[in-house]
Amino acid sequence: MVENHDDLTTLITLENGKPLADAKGEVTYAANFFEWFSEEAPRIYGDTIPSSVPGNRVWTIKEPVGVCGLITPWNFPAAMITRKVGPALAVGCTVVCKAPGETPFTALAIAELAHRAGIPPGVVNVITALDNTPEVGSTLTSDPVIRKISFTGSTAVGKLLMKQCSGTLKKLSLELGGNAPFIVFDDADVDAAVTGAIASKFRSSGQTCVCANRIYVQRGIYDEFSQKFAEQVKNNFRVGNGFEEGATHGPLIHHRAIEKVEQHVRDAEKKGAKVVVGGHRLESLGPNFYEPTVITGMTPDMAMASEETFGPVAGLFPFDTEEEVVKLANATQVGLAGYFFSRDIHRCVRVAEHLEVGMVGINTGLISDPASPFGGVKESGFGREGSLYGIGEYQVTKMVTVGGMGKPLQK
Ligand SMILES: NC(=O)c1ccc[n+]([C@@H]2O[C@H](COP(=O)([O-])OP(=O)(O)OC[C@H]3O[C@@H](n4cnc5c(N)ncnc54)[C@H](O)[C@@H]3O)[C@@H](O)[C@H]2O)c1
Ligand SMILES: O=CCCC(=O)O
Repeated sequence: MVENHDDLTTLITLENGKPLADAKGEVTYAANFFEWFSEEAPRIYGDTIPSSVPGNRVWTIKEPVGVCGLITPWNFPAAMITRKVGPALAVGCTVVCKAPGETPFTALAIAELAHRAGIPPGVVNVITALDNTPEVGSTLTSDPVIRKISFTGSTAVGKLLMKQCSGTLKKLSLELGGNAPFIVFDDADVDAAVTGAIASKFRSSGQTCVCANRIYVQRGIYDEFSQKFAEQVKNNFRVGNGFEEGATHGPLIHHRAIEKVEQHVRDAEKKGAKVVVGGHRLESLGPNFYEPTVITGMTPDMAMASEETFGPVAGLFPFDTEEEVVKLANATQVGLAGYFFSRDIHRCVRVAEHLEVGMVGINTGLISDPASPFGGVKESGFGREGSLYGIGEYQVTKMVTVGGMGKPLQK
């Protein structure tokens, strides 16, 4: 992947639309999962366990779970795949990847590079599907040869796959949708919070599962934060073809994505919020381009408060107290990432402990790293990817007991 960095970058921009600089960053991020898990592989240990039965000796072996079905989304056409293939290969599994219908070519390129790198035929397999996706999903989840499904995508599809897996009781990892709260307390460094919120909200045009979805700003700094945030979005972004020099943001993935964004913006406006930047399609660029948008005066009854927008729209909600905002942040069925900015160490510890999410970013809007455990709680799913924990998702623990070993030698 490193040797073919430029080609993979081009493919990602071609089929996903993200600007070249982002695609380049994704290839590095994706390749790093292979590096990380190749380094974890020699550290796969079992345990020796003191038995409660005299004369027995007990140990465990970590074995590969078996053939893995891996289903991934289009928003990171390379990284979502390598985050699963890396640990699966590291422990000794073979994989069948169901490539995203929208971005199949990056997946095929990674499979080709796997073969060129010497991975034997049949170990890394890719299926492409578009119209017949449910049939492919149903085969992967019901075939008894497949022992594990790892899925990244929407909560609705995750629930369906879990149901389908029950017939053959497969091991499961589900990395599902988020609705990340991003909280700015009035003791925060406002400029740093603006930078962090922009990085989190507008990464990949808002199309990541860990993007800030609800930005809560404490009333004392609400006007200052809103004004600085809006200014940066208005002046620093250039939407365009991902191959164009200077383009900071590309199109959304398809018409359903842009319709959802529009629906959230119109709903907020209708309920009294104010669009201060953007708020419209950029039809002159193509059917799927939308202006980076900032909305102030958001309230909890608006759709964006409870649904993942997955697009370039930042809704700013005012709040008064820490207790109130933690309650608002947790008032959702999902719990993937949560962020906050504060300079009070006591508050940092307290709020991190109270947010019902799998990942917390304090004074940063970017938390993704192959070394850190990635995953959610509640209806954002279960299992962890990356880090030392990611490898266990592809293993089963076998216990071995040896009887009749006698007593220890008398001293
Ligand atoms: N938690 C995470 O790590 C993470 C990462 C990226 C995206 N996501 C979530 O993914 C969603 C966006 O992606 P999407 O809209 O493409 O999700 P999606 O669930 O529609 O699709 C994800 C993948 O599942 C496949 N799929 C869809 N229906 C299927 C079926 N019946 N059987 C088998 N496979 C099926 C798709 O073809 C695609 O490959 C968002 O909710 C986002 O938050 C989560
Ligand atoms: O969209 C979800 C995954 C993005 C990431 O790894 O940061």
